[in-house]
Amino acid sequence: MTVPRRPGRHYDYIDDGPAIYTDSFAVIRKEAELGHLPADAERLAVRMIHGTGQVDLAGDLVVHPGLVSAARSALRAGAPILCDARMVASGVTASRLPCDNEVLCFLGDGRVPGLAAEWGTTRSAAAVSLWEPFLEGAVVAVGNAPTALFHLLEMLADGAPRPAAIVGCPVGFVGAAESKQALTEFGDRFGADIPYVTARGRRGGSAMTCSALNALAKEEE
Ligand SMILES: C/C1=C2N=C(/C=C3N=C(/C(C)=C4\N[C@@](C)([C@@H]5N=C1[C@](C)(CCC(=O)O)[C@H]5CC(=O)O)[C@@](C)(CC(=O)O)[C@@H]4CCC(=O)O)[C@@](C)(CC(=O)O)[C@@H]\3CCC(=O)O)C(C)(C)[C@@H]/2CCC(=O)O
Repeated sequence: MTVPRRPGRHYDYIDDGPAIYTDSFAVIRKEAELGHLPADAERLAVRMIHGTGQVDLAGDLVVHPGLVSAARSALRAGAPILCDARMVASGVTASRLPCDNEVLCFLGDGRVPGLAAEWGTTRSAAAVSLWEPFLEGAVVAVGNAPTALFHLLEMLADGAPRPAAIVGCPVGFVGAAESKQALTEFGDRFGADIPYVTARGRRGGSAMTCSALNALAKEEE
């Protein structure tokens, strides 16, 4: 087996992992305007900005006042995390989870292609249907597919068990902004007050969603 070769130092950069995080969080706190968010959501917002590199994301964040406490209590009680994409599930840092919580994604389940074809929808949306037995009290995370968030809201409107908290940050140009708007209006429209965090507009994505989950999983940075 070849021995890895450590290259010469030709550039001046920080390569101490914890120091990189500390410095980044300090920059974000200096530059971001977070005053409109619930006080207990400050670390959540900092981490979401950190995961995307976009300080102005702060202005698009919408955090339900009960989100942080609801998600943390659920995770401490052992709730599973249900993810729309494997990228989201893979980004959850296991060592931050308080109860060795299950992190589940059903996109690869054998039933999904058939359901999607039968219903004429995306695989992402069909996979969300398989969440139903796990939904009660779960923390759910949609970080990629707008259709997954719409499908979840439709299931909840039809009386599916309620999750403890929703991280709803799908990304893109078709349906992303609309699905997140629907999330913010769900409580008023269907009389169900489910805590959520979202980012208005097109921005979202797996990385942003993992950052949110990792912030909710552990209080300390
Ligand atoms: C329309 C879709 C969009 N995908 C986006 C961005 C990214 N998707 C990646 C990957 C690898 C995956 N996307 C799928 C979820 C796939 N993407 C879709 C769908 C066609 C429909 C979703 C929807 O509109 O709601 C969806 C397939 C489906 O039938 O559900 C994925 C399952 C496709 C596949 O590989 O089979 C796959 C997820 C894999 C996983 O489990 O993790 C990207 C990495 C693509 C890339 O850049 O190469 C990227 C990741 C973005 C992220 O941060 O998560 C959009 C932008 C969300 C787009 C929907 C909106 C739009 O186009 O306007």
